[in-house]
Amino acid sequence: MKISVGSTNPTKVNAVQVIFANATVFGHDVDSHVSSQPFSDEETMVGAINRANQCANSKSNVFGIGLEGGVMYIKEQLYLCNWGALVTPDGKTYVASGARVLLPKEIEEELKHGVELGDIMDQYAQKTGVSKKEGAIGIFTNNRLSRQDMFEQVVTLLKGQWEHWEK
Ligand SMILES: O=P(O)(O)OP(=O)(O)OP(=O)(O)OC[C@H]1O[C@@H](n2cnc3c(O)ncnc32)[C@H](O)[C@@H]1O
Ligand SMILES: [Mg+2]
Repeated sequence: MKISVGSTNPTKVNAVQVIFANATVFGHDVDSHVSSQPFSDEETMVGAINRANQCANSKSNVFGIGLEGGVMYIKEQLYLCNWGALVTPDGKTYVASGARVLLPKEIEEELKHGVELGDIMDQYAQKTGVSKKEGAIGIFTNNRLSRQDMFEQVVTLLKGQWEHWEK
């Protein structure tokens, strides 16, 4: 089984490799065709599907997986959200979302001014490369769930649905 992941972010590529341990997994950057900082569940989900489709179409007999991070409102509160999509070589699509955590108001304000969450988190945590390491979810959960752990859960949901319907 060959899987193309639509990103070179190690938290995403490693999550797929952990869950599909026997597969050949490779990551390459593709365009999500949504904002670099998605601002709703729908936009984040569409970004994941767009990435997965391009990966599945890039070569024959390859599965595509897209993982996308974003933020979304419930009432007046902003949450971190993540979506994943798996597209099979014959074009079937499975989607799943990840765990959410509330983002503080100060982060919401900066996001509204157009700064990407990855950059805000580095500043907030006084670290570099948070989005490629523990992620916002790690910072706001006292490192009990890292960004890779969260993506592993999303990929597990994708794999399980694919197994349920096709195996
Ligand atoms: O190279 P790609 O795959 O695009 O990886 P990315 O880190 O940019 O991740 P996304 O595009 O999926 O996420 C959209 C934006 O939200 C940021 N982001 C999402 N989840 C995050 C998290 O848990 N921690 C830090 N930044 C996060 C990310 O850095 C981007 O600015
Ligand atoms: Mg990005």
